[in-house]
Amino acid sequence: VQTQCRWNPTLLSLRPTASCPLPVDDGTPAPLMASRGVPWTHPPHCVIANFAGPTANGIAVIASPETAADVVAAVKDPLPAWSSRRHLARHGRLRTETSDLPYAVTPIPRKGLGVIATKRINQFETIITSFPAMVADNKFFPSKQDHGPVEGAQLFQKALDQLPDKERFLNLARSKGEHVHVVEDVVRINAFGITVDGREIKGLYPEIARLNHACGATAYNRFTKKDLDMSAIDTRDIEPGEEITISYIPLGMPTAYRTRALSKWGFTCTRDLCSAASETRGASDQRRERLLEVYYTIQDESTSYNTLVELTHELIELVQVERLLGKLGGYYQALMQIYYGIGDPDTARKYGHASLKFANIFSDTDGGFCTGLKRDLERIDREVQKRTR
Ligand SMILES: C[S@@+](CC[C@H](N)C(=O)[O-])C[C@H]1O[C@@H](n2cnc3c(N)ncnc32)[C@H](O)[C@@H]1O
Repeated sequence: VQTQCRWNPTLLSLRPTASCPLPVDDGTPAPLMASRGVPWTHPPHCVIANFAGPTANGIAVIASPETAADVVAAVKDPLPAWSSRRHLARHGRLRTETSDLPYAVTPIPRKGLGVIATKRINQFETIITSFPAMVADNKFFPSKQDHGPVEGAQLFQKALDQLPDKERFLNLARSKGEHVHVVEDVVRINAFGITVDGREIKGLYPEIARLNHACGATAYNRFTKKDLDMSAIDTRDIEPGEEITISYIPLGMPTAYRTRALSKWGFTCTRDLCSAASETRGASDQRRERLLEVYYTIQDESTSYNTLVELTHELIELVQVERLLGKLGGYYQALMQIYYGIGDPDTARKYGHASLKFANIFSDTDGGFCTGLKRDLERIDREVQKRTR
């Protein structure tokens, strides 16, 4: 659509500090600009997209002009990931041939559809990379009434109508009860919360949306802001025939919390941990409650050094026994900061590098967490080197 659009996407990259492009038409009186769709340089302009290209699935954005500008910054031309899916494939993050896929979408008893491995998948492999079909700002949901005179339902319907393949969207899972607007229902059941430039929005990733939940999930989902993609990363080796699952809720929580949090989707988890004998589940709950307690205690400034060392080891052991690999990067980073704070840069460095190893697998490598971690680690590395000279 580049030739048909009147806005200039290169303006976005010329302003790295602005979260959205500023109007170029400085002569336009402010009130008029506001009514014409600031921060865009021109009023909305309908174009006929060329759906034959590699981004044929399209993306519908339901957002304020500012959020839309942030999202467009991620999908603007020329963006290698969107304009050439081979780019991602080369980086091992996207398979282009259907025959390459190591999984199949298939009916799973009592769960609707789900994703089954058709080949062996190694630990830490990227299984699926998906781009959003729809991105929606929370405040425009039809069931929320705080979006002013514009009807959220109309916006959601319009967004759906503009997608080239509505069925791909409408075939996704729905809630069982009576529910609001159909588009809102599909988004609520299938979308992930994502953060783009500090804004909390929902992103719907049709391929990832076929993954069912398990409290002891086989995969972890990673959002990459730069390309707006979502990937499922394998946390352990998976054999052909095994179901690939992710966790819909924060990792590491005890049973009672998990049951409450999952009620939003209208099912109770019956997998692995949740179907285990009550003693096994009870022991796991105790470890998870202890994990939360230890995590808060080590961050308490009044904790003594000796207690800290003991608790640190206990924390890592608990995370490993509970197989919460997707959280290891965050825990190791907390330990790095704690040890640095108490004047032990050698230990801080050790945990910092352990954190980076997991962050490179499970986190957005250009995101705030990895960037901050690398910066802290460089400082600690320099300090350790200076001391050893
Ligand atoms: C994001 S969709 C997952 C894919 C869905 N099964 C499908 O057919 O497209 C979420 C819905 O799948 C079902 N689901 C996911 N995990 C489940 C589980 N562990 N047990 C039962 N149902 C599950 C629930 O109906 C849930 O609302």
